[in-house]
Amino acid sequence: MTDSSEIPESPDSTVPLLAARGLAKAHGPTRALHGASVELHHGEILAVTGASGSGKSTLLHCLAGIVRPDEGSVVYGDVRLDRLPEKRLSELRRTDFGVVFQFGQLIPELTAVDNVALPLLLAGASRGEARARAGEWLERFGVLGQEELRPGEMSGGQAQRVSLARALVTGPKVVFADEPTGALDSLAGEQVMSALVHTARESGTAVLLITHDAQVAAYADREVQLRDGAVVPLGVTA
Ligand SMILES: Nc1ncnc2c1ncn2[C@@H]1O[C@H](COP(=O)(O)OP(=O)(O)OP(=O)(O)O)[C@@H](O)[C@H]1O
Repeated sequence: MTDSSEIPESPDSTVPLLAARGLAKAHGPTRALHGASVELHHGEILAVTGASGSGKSTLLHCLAGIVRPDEGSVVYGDVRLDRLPEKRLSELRRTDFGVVFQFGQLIPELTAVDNVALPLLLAGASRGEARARAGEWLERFGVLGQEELRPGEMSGGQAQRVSLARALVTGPKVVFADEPTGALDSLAGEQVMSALVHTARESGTAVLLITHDAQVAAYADREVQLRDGAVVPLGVTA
């Protein structure tokens, strides 16, 4: 497989990996983001917290190039994501970004190993190579002996660890995780977070983590808080 990433392996640590400046985004009459700015650095684990409806998911979608902001910029390395043509944007999302949502969004008809192999197949790997690497990643996430189960046959925590393996298997520079433990009990949530943080640190992957759980946010290097669509300094309550 070729790595078409435009981001250097030995980054200048003073330049953010991903930076959003002055983002605004409305969904019809609702202003989801209103002047939101945030930076994610190479290898950093950043928690984005805030009340329900404060704009966390919309911010993640803009940063991940899933949604284009109405105003402001999203810069990845030196690439303006918000201006990138759709074809290049989807290529870049495939090579450089991984995503995990609250409900893992695994393909229900595929086994765990085939779910994890899928991004590798899309990137041009052979079926044998993709399944072998998927198996290794499932092992790293402690999903042993369950490779041939379908998502409906697993616990929520196991399915979420399969989702993490799928998000990380291609070696992304950034993983976007939107409430990855939101549907799990606290023990399964801790297992998912330890697996994510351990693997991200090992591979130098940056993580943008959305959560409203303080225990989950505590896994991050840094936390920013959203209020009414903008980032507010932590500790400001008025
Ligand atoms: N597709 C959409 N259509 C209409 N309104 C939307 C859409 N997506 C988000 N919104 C609205 O935009 C605002 C911000 O939503 P967003 O999901 O970004 O917030 P959030 O902080 O992630 O919320 P939660 O913690 O509840 O998931 C909310 O008022 C929400 O109802």
